[in-house]
Amino acid sequence: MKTLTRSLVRHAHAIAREVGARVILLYADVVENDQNLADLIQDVDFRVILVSRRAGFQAPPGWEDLCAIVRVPDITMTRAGQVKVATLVAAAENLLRAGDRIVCLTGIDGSGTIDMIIVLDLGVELEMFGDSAADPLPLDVTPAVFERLLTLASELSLEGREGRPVGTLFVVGDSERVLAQSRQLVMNPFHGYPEGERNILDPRLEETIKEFSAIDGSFIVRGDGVILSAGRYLAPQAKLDEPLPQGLGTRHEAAAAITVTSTAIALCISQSTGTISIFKRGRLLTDIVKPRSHSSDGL
Ligand SMILES: Nc1ncnc2c1ncn2[C@@H]1O[C@H](COP(=O)(O)OP(=O)(O)OP(=O)(O)O)[C@@H](O)[C@H]1O
Repeated sequence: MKTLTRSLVRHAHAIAREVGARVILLYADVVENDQNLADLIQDVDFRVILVSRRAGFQAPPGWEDLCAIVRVPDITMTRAGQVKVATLVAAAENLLRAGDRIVCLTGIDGSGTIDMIIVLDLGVELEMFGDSAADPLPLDVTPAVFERLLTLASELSLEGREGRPVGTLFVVGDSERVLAQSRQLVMNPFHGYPEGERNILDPRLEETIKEFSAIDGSFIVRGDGVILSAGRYLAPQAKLDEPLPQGLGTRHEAAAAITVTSTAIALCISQSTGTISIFKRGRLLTDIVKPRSHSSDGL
């Protein structure tokens, strides 16, 4: 195994102990094989969250007790994006909570080299953890639904539709209140279908959702994943306490505002930049910047 990787891992352990970290987040896909991964976990000798894009990924045999697994969308992201998404998913699954300090080890997929250590204080870097009394997700939204939306949003941001960038909005949770503050821009394409046929957790629906992302307006998703509507115009009666960062227009404004007057979470994909912005309680929790090209893996 590469010297740099070994050295960073050893130091990560020391740093984690010194700064009182609760867990080390390790990007497993960077490491080439199970044996190398097992060696690394042995070196880390700490509670580990293994992060992987691979379906069915498991901890190396013998290390299952020390490791939790977090699956992240199988798409190229910047390193910062990788860390943000992994942290969000881990929080949604209650593996992390407000106030936690975590040490993240990451690098370029398949390179065999871990080349970056990041220490994160949840609550300082990620607004999601800003209010320690609150759950990261609305109570009616299941972690699986949130993860699926993150994956769909990430794929739409990276791939667009037929070569063209796509912008859209997903609002999940507290759906009755969200519906009451919105109206159809076009006929609801999901109207009349049985609930079992319009759940975002069903992989067969992926193409349909991507197709309808071209429709103006937003998707309204119930916390259990059932899509209630697409093509919905949000008209929340709320003002934001803080102005949004510059450059964010009416789509982002509506996304943020609907989370003031409901407990929903909004995921907004910008057509102009591809950035995914996630809003809760009227605030930008985090944004995930689109990598510059499919092959790049910038910071
Ligand atoms: N209140 C709203 N509810 C649902 N969709 C909206 C709302 N306001 C705007 N949109 C959608 O957002 C699209 C883009 O609007 P605008 O450029 O002002 O937003 P933006 O926040 O700058 O987003 P982008 O970064 O994607 O351009 C509109 O064409 C419309 O489809």
